[in-house]
Amino acid sequence: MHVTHLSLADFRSYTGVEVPLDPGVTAFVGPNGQGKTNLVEAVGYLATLGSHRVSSDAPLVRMGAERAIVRANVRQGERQQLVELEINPGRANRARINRSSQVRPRDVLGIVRTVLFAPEDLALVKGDPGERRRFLDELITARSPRMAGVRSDYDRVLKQRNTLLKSAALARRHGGRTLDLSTLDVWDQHLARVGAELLAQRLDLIAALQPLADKAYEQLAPGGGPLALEYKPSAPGGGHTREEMYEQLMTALTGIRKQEIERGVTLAGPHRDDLVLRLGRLPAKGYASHGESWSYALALRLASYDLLRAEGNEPVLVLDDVFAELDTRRRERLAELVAAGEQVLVTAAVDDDVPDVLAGARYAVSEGVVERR
Ligand SMILES: Nc1ncnc2c1ncn2[C@@H]1O[C@H](COP(=O)(O)OP(=O)(O)OP(=O)(O)O)[C@@H](O)[C@H]1O
Repeated sequence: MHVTHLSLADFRSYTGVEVPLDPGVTAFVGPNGQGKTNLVEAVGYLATLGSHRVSSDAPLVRMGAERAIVRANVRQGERQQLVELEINPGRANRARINRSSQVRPRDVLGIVRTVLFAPEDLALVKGDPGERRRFLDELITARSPRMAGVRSDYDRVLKQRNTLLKSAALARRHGGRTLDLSTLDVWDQHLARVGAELLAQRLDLIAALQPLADKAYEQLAPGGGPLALEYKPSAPGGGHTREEMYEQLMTALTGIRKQEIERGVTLAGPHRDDLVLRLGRLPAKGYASHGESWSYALALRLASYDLLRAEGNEPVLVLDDVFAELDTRRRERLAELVAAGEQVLVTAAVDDDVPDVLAGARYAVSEGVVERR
């Protein structure tokens, strides 16, 4: 798929901007702070309902405005769709597909798909487990948009179960009403049921991603691997089927119930799991050099790109400010690997940062004006 037109209103620094886009490579070039990343961040928002830079929506709305609108015309083969998201911080966001407002924001997922490389990706390797869980879950949703529903069900069940545990913890401390354990049993079952589905999808994704990530790392840093992706569940058990994973989660929840009631929080489930990234025999986090960590993060993104393409879900590839971070060899390799993508959006401070093999359309971005050269 590719985006044929991007339109922003009150998004980040833009009061209003219209950007027609072609398939192939488009580079947005301009000095720092002019609004290049803001453009590709908006495309990413349509794909994930989140920003790769901030965890809340408020900074996405232009200072002084109430809401932002991101709109894109999208072409998938012969099919054209118009998607629109209205970002209302503190209130519910709204969506429209082909001008119909009878849709929820999450119904938009799957229309625009992106794989986005950005300097923030280093956190995939060096950051907290939450970064890696988000990486997995966004990719799961790009592979199968119905997983957006499973993720939001899981978040809802977790929140309700935590509320129950918190009030139990408070009551315990202050000698109030004790918890009705049968209520907690019901929430355990909900959490384990939805959690098993999420876990199964994550494990399936990791199995598919592993050989692709290893291959990508070898292309970026020959002889530097091998690389291994190892899922570390908070509820161990090695289950293979959904039913086994459900039992595994139920057993863990039963085993830690006392602790959970003491602490007032859910201590096992996919929200507490991690993905351990190994380079050779060592975990990358804490051991890999800066350059190795960068190559690892790039390899994960390239593997995501290859996987979505192989499954017939060609995404828009976004390379936000990445070339300036790479040495010449890795810069050329990366450019060669992605040059044939259906649509590649690049941001760079100067023309020289865009490798020659990525020749294509160029836009100059300056003080919020986006002008084709
Ligand atoms: N909510 C907002 N309201 C108004 N302006 C904003 C908002 N969010 C960000 N900006 C402005 O947008 C600009 C940053 O834009 P952007 O991140 O796209 O820059 P860039 O061109 O990619 O720069 P760099 O090359 O440094 O990455 C900053 O000047 C910032 O002040």
